[in-house]
Amino acid sequence: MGVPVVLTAAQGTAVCAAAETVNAARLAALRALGPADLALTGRRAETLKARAYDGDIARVLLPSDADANWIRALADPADDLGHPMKGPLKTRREGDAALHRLAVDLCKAARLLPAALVVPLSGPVPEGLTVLPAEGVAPLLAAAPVLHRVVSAKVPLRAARDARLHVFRPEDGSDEHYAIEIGRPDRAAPVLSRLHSACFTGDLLGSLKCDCGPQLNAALAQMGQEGSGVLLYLNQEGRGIGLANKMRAYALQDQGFDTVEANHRLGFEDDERDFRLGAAMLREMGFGAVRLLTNNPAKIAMMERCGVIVTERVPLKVGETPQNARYLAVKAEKSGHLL
Ligand SMILES: Nc1nc2c(ncn2[C@@H]2O[C@H](COP(=O)(O)OP(=O)(O)OP(=O)(O)O)[C@@H](O)[C@H]2O)c(=O)[nH]1
Ligand SMILES: [Zn+2]
Repeated sequence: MGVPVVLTAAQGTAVCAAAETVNAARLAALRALGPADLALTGRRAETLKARAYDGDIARVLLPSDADANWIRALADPADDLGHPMKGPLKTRREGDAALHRLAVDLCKAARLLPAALVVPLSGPVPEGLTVLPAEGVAPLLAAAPVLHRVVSAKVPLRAARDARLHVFRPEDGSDEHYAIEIGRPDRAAPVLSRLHSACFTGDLLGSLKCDCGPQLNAALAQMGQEGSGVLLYLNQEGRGIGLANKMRAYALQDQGFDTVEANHRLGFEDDERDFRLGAAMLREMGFGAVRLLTNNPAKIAMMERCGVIVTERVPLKVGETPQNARYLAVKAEKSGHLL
């Protein structure tokens, strides 16, 4: 919504607002509280040639004449090529970046651009704003969400008549995730499994830019043929950056950047997904070992780290198109995907 929040910590107190949703009125109200920093990720700072003294975070000093458009242009790479000279940008070196980091993490959790205005407070906390203690919020954002299975029901599928959908709800109010259980898999044996990340464009629209839709259907079909399996449908659209940011990444790909470069220019890591979710769902359903349908070795490593044994990698090579050949090649080159 863009409503600023107050973050409190031992180091101090600050009002923070997402850069993406800042407008002239909000900016004026923030400026009235004191000088502001624009917190960006180290990734975004690299593109803007700004020094990130804190490594993962850069604290850009907001010039006194900077307006909402200037702020949004720093946060959003859409016009980087059209207006390359945004600097020179001065960044803060002294002091502590903990609240800036937390503000950026809140933006990410809201699936906004990872950039936040941060105004340290010396006076009283403005009335009417939500106050969040950093010592409570930071661990909550870093921890694996605690998930509860809320309901299960039969959903016969084209790929498998005997299918059930289980809905998992995180305690922290973030997105729900789903498990589709095919047949009645033996809990004592490794189950044929896929961790599928939501792809609105590929899964629903039949986009040719990725291989997600065919992978989803092929995984369900294989589980249907074998008579058992579990497909985890994780609502981590765009490798965890949300659909709006994924479409920003697509727009950058139209400018010539690849899928990894586009994420970095937006200020994100290549992959912002949390696969601990998948491990937690499998455990809750009673599975300790999987035969994992994937081409992504990072998924296997994450599962093993989360205590789920991967007895076998089952390749899932479907859906290559002329439009996604480059995307798949970049995933193989830069993300270690197996071909
Ligand atoms: N940020 C971003 N996300 C993308 C892009 N193309 C596809 N995605 C997302 O990437 C994810 C693909 O997920 P998966 O198919 O589960 O994973 P994978 O890492 O490719 O590994 P596999 O198991 O081999 O398929 C989905 O969340 C898509 O929305 C892109 O260009 N940029
Ligand atoms: Zn996709």
